[in-house]
Amino acid sequence: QEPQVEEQIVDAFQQLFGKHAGERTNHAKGIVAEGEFQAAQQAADLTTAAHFQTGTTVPVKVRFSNATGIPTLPDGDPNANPHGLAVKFSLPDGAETDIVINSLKFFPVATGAEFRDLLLAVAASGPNSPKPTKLEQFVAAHPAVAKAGATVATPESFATENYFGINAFAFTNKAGETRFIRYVAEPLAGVSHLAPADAAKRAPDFLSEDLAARLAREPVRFRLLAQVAEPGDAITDATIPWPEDRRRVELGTLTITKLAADNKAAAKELLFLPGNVTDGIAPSDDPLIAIRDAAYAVSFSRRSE
Ligand code: HEM
Repeated sequence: QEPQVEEQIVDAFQQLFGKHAGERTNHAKGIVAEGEFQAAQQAADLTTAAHFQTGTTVPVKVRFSNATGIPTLPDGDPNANPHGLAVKFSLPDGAETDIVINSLKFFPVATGAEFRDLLLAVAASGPNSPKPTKLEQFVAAHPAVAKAGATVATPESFATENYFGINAFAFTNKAGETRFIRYVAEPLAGVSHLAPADAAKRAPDFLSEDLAARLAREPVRFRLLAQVAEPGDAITDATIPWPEDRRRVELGTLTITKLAADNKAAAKELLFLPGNVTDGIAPSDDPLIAIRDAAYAVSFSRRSE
């Protein structure tokens, strides 16, 4: 029997990056921190979700990360892009809800099967592979791969990066009106990236060291926004960005105050799932949300063995 696509994806990550006991099969290197989220006034116009109601402040756990399943990848390596931001909100009723976003503005592929095929093409394309390589063929057939890749660069700091939700979610408000949104997190410190030559010279852990140093001085803040779709915008294809001028509604402010005390233990027990939503929010029919949930669960069960 054929393994499920999510198993094939996690197998492909392990083929590409090796097996590292106890580590995530993607976004393996990261740092966990804590703080709170304060809802903005306008958020409740879009959704009844508990953490987005006016006057509400809830505790959060966040994890910043590098791409790839290599836990020792230097932070300035180009393969560490996209960087990730995962947020777990603790809701007043004791439940939790997550957002899992990254620095790509849109995704290279639209489905789980395509993502698996992209990973397999990378794995099959070494410096001595016959030309055109499998990867070159895949990239030629999927123009979003190169375009999406061109949207990322190494940030100066985890605190000076924009993070994009990419996948659409349905927000429903008190009046029963539903709109599709994509999350964006904007750093209050401003966006700042490094030139590739500068990134290559930085210390291997410069991003986590920078975060620790910043938090020792002051909190790190992000404005969480919802980019609101208009009729005709792509809801089920994460390779298509929405126009820049779409309305952005402020959902609130993420204030990160300190690193998690036992960072290794915190990273191990945390499982962030894009589909872990709460009342007032629902996944759209973007197929990436379901395949991500499934693949993250497979990855979690392997790293928990
Ligand atoms: C087919 C699409 C995707 C697949 C198969 C995939 C797969 C994975 C896997 C297996 C993990 C490790 C999970 C764990 O062990 O807990 C992971 C982590 C992560 N992914 Fe994805 N991913 C996909 C798309 C995306 C997208 C679109 C984003 C952002 C918009 C994203 C952001 C992240 C982040 C931030 C993490 C780290 C979460 C953490 O800190 O625990 N991924 N991904």
